[in-house]
Amino acid sequence: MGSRKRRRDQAAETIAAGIASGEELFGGSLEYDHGYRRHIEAHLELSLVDTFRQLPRLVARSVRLAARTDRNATLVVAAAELGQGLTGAFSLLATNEVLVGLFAQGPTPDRVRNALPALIAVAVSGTLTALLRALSTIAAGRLEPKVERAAEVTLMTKVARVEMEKLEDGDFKRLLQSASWGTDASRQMVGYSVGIVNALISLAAASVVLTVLHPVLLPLLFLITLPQAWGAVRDARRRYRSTQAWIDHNRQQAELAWHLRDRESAQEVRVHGVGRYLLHHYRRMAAAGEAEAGRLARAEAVTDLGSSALSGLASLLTYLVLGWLVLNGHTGLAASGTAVLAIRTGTGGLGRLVTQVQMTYRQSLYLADYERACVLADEHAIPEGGVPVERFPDEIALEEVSYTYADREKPAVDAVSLTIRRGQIVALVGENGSGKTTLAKLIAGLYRPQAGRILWDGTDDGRLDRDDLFRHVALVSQSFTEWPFTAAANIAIGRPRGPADSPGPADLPGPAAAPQPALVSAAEYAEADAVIDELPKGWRTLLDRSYVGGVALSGGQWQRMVLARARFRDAALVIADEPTSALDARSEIAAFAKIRELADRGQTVILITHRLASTRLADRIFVLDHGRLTEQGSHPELMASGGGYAEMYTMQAAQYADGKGSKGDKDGAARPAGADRAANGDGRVSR
Ligand SMILES: Nc1ncnc2c1ncn2[C@@H]1O[C@H](COP(=O)(O)OP(=O)(O)OP(=O)(O)O)[C@@H](O)[C@H]1O
Repeated sequence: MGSRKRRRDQAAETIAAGIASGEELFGGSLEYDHGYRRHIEAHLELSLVDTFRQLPRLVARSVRLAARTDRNATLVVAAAELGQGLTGAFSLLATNEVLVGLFAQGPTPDRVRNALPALIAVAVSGTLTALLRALSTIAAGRLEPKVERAAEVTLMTKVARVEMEKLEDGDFKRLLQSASWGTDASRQMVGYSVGIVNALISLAAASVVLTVLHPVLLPLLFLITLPQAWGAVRDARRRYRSTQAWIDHNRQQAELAWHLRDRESAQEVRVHGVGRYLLHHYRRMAAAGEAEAGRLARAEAVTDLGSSALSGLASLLTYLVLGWLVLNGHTGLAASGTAVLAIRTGTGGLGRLVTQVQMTYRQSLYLADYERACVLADEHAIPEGGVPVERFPDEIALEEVSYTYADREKPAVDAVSLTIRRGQIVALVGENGSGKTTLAKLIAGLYRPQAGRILWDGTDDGRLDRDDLFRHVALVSQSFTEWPFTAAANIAIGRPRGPADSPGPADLPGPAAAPQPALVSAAEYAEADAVIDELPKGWRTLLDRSYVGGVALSGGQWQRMVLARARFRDAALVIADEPTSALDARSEIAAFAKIRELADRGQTVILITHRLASTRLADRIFVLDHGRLTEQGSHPELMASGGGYAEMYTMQAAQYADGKGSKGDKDGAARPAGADRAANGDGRVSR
């Protein structure tokens, strides 16, 4: 007794120490803000009675889903499962005949001969059951991935067309995450439902046989099974609760393990001695997890003992009743043997049923989220069709355009009116958070104005065919995508081609093969060719270090790739949002010269930058402050007016001229290259 208490205290101490480690490092739990958490408690709420109440609804939902995807395969599964129930029941009844024959009066050879036809029937039904099971496995195996793929493709197709505004809505984001579990749930539900139907049918077969043998045996079947089902539900709940309670702890532990191995933290792990410190906490946390696993195992053992004892008592009672029935001539010896077999079949079926229904219920909640996400995605889809945009407009005019993000009170863009003419370089400047990126996204058609209008040659862009509108836009965004593809694909994706004209292997540039001229010239334009030349497999190098043979590019090298991507897109409107923030001084100057070139070719450029020296090349500069347009004009006009722009510009120029500029300053408040030109006042670069 004393040693048990000591063990318990020790475990409690270990657990407390592990949790304290988590508190010290992470300040508490480490909970993902993720949609899957929506239903983690769901199956805990489901009692044994609720479980059976949910049954018809759940099975019906899966059947509908499966039938929609592959009607034939669904029919085959249903028929095969039903067939197995029938052959199972038939097999039990034939077994009864075998036993009757064997237990009959007369010489043994005669009794065996009499039992032979029934024995053959048992063998035939056994074979049939096996064949039907194989058939069901094949059809369900075909059905499940199909159902999942259909659900996945439907969701992805819809989500790819959802308006950005909706996509950024926190609730929708969580719903989507949960919905993505729903696609997997759709497959699992089919599997579970097959299991449920199978369990139900074998239970029904056993019940029918028992009722035929003697009606009193039927309730006894349930008496044996219920404690087992209760034990299974209790164990599953306890394990689930423990998993949920420890999930954050395990995540903290995984974080530590990750940082101990990670390249990014390797320097501090070594030089600052962080490795020893983290390992100490890792050990404490791991020990706490092990103590919990031990507690769980002990609790499960107790439950199993209890449910087995109850079930054993019920079995004893059943066999006593069977014996009494035989002794009093209510049933034959053979029938009681069959009853034993039927009870074994039935108890297995009921046990399986309880766990399968619980799992199906939880999956069905994710499936409901999936269905809801599909409906919402449709409701907020970018409309198809509209006025075609055959040519880029001569003028884009914004009239009192406003936009407020869902979780913000103040507008990011506040009643902005401005005009952009074809072929102009337009610079958007302003402090961090002044609304430049949001305004550019509004012009690109990614957001819809909540007030005001954007007119493309007089037509409200809400009436335009949005796909057409997008076709005229190329983005060099701050948050560009580093596609985990080859260098060639990373540029070519600027103008993705449809399945009909997608590049074959011959089109794709290899290290030896000559790449598509358009790709090469886009790379040359952005000076990405020098980056690609140095890659181990040239154009075919995978740009993702997480994979074998993959390579990591620096921030500046990526920016060149992205510039090349936009050039390859060859769109009439180029939106360049901080396109040079990671470039070195020389490349930055070259990049701005290239942007100027774009305008010379007739392309319209919207340039967002903090480097005011580069805005001097803009035809028109728009200054934003807290979402409002505060100044506009050319560089000389704005300098002459002596407003906020002139002040910012002079500050940057002076900082560099004084030699106080921090070289490589990430925020770009004062950039050597741009400021050089500013300070010299003649565009020359002093280095
Ligand atoms: N997706 C978003 N959800 C909510 N608020 C946002 C979102 N994007 C931007 N904001 C907010 O809107 C305001 C304008 O942001 P925006 O990115 O347009 O400014 P910016 O001038 O481009 O800033 P920076 O110079 O830092 O890139 C800021 O207050 C920002 O915090």
